[in-house]
Amino acid sequence: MADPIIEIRNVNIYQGDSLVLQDVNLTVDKGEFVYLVGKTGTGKSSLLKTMYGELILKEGDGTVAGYDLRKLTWKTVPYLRRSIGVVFQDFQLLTDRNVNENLKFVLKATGWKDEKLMNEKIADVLDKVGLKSKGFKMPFEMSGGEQQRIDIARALLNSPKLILADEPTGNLDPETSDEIMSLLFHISRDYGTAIVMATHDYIVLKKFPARVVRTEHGRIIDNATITHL
Ligand SMILES: Nc1ncnc2c1ncn2[C@@H]1O[C@H](COP(=O)(O)OP(=O)(O)OP(=O)(O)O)[C@@H](O)[C@H]1O
Repeated sequence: MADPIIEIRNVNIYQGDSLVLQDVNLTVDKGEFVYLVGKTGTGKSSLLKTMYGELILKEGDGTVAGYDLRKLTWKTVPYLRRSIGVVFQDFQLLTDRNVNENLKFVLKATGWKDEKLMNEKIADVLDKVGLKSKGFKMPFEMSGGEQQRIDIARALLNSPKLILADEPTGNLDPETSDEIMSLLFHISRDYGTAIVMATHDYIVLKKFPARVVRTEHGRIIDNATITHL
């Protein structure tokens, strides 16, 4: 039986006073991989932001990773964020500290205290993204693809059941993009992590097929066929 990690019903999404998406209905099952496509400005990021609690849900109902989006408060948003991983296009690593320190910063911010357990967890996520030996590198010493892997490692720190990725291959060359996609598919398949990924990259969609949801004319079209972006 289907077991949703995201369930959104009759949702209207606003940016300020403007209605960006209306009557959004979307169910994503545990372990599923879903692309979110659509022209620029059609609301992909706004939908993701609603799912990780950056945009407040005012109309409709939604549950993400067991959290009721209508009942989120400034106190509960951090708990939602801990149970999902978020990956961005521009990596968002702290530039003044090395990889290990970047990852430890997140662990401490999410309540971890034991030094040994933190170091083990950091070694574990770096291993998962294929960068075991890079913990002492500074972000500026790493390629774009490596920095994106670190961003994914960071998203994995709290063993999320869901990763929300906003154009994670947007800044990468085609070959590095393929490597990142292989990594995301591997994470989804081997750890049962559901992934919702916004993208403009038609080539990625063709090479790594999965369910496609499109934002268009203020609505979403589920199970869209990929004829255009
Ligand atoms: N912080 C904001 N304040 C006001 N309006 C915003 C804000 N962020 C986005 N918007 C508007 O909301 C609409 C949807 O933007 P959104 O970023 O969700 O689209 P998108 O599909 O993710 O675009 P892109 O592919 O360019 O990232 C756009 O009209 C945009 O101008």
